[in-house]
Amino acid sequence: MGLLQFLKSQFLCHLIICYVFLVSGLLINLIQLCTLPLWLISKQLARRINIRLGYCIASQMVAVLEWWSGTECTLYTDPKSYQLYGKENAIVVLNHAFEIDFLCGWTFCERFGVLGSSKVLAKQELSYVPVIGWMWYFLEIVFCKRKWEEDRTNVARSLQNLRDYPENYWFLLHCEGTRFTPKKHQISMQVAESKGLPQLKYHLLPRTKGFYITVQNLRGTVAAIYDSTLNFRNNEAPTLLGILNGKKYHADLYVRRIPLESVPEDESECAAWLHKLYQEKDGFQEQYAQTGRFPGPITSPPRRPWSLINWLFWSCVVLYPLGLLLAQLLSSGSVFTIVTAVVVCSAVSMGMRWMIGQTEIEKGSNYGIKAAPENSN
Ligand SMILES: CC/C=C\C/C=C\C/C=C\C/C=C\C/C=C\C/C=C/CCC(=O)SCCNC(=O)CCNC(=O)[C@H](O)C(C)(C)COP(=O)(O)OP(=O)(O)OC[C@H]1O[C@@H](n2cnc3c(N)ncnc32)[C@H](O)[C@@H]1OP(=O)(O)O
Ligand SMILES: CCCCCCCCCCCCCCCCCC(=O)OC[C@@H](O)COP(=O)(O)O
Repeated sequence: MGLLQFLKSQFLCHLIICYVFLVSGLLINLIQLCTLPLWLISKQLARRINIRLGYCIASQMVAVLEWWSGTECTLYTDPKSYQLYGKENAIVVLNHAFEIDFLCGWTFCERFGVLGSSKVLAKQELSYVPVIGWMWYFLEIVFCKRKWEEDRTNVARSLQNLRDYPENYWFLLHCEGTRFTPKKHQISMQVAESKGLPQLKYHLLPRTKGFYITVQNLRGTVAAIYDSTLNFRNNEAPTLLGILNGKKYHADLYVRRIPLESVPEDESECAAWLHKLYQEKDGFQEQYAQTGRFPGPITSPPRRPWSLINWLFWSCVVLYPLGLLLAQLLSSGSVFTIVTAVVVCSAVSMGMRWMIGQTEIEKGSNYGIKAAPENSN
């Protein structure tokens, strides 16, 4: 093990990375809060400022993936579509089987210049997570309770708000609605059977209502669907803790650009279209399992230095006062202050561990485990 790899595995380094993320993130959340009055005066300016503030937070996690762990991300896509990425609004449909799939998504957003403005249909519980969840309020992320009776109006309203968004964005939809587990897969395939739909091997049965409502409300402002299928080399199941420990993974993402006009406007036709899309995605995963690659040419965008520069900037901002404080503490020699500092450090690391836990599949929700309804076809 080299010195660098040894350093990457050290708890102290993880503590520093987490400290920078947490303290700078809370500081940025506070600045976001201060932009509230601006929304009344100039909504578009407030949005543009929040896009940049959001970038300052999200790109720290991207920096850890790209520069600390050195994870590589390869893009399979046709060169004609590649020219349009980042230059138009798009709905991204992505499989949901990995703990860091959101982070790989963010990496591609960063490389195509839409990281600050990227959007997602996220479960409500994530809005309570400090830093990321709080940042999302100001970025107009669409939250759902995964209860259609409540979501149908709230989600539609939030989507309508995005129609005059001032910068290009990608709107991420995990149509499976929850992360893949063998149990959830088994139950969702019972639902598929009861609906007369073909079995999927690598995906849960997609939920069609969120997709339909998104397409319906963003039609005219979004140019295309980016059908995205993600997998990792060597059958790896990457984790955020692995990334923090400096473990290098290799992600492969296959993206097909589908013009939005080709998605049917009628609800049941749209649902059938989505089911067919997932059957195709399943085929791509099967090809990946057999051959270790997706179809089509590879045109990988290089990582950019901005995420690293942003991380270095915020490190200077928050580590300098910490250094001064620690020096003062040690020179004071007061047992009480030193014990208080240790307690605060422990609380911070426990808080960070809880946040990381939000990404762990084994701590995931029970959504999708309920038995299939009798009359579901
Ligand atoms: C060039 C590069 C390209 C791409 C780069 C990639 C990505 C980058 C892009 C953007 C990045 C942006 C941000 C990333 C950052 C962070 C990401 C964070 C992730 C958060 C993600 C989540 O939180 S996922 C969970 C929330 N989201 C969703 O659930 C969306 C999908 N769900 C829906 O659409 C649902 O319909 C709903 C939520 C709107 C409503 O759900 P509800 O359950 O109330 O109702 P449904 O109608 O869906 O359910 C009933 C129907 O489902 C059938 N059923 C019942 N049981 C099951 C079962 N177990 N499995 C499947 N189906 C089931 C039932 O029969 C009903 O069927 P109907 O026919 O009547 O519809
Ligand atoms: C700079 C780097 C610092 C490293 C440490 C930072 C830790 C911060 C962690 C913040 C985590 C924020 C949450 C990100 C989004 C997680 C996305 C996700 O995957 O959600 C799951 C849902 O889709 C479905 O939930 P389930 O029904 O499967 O349950």
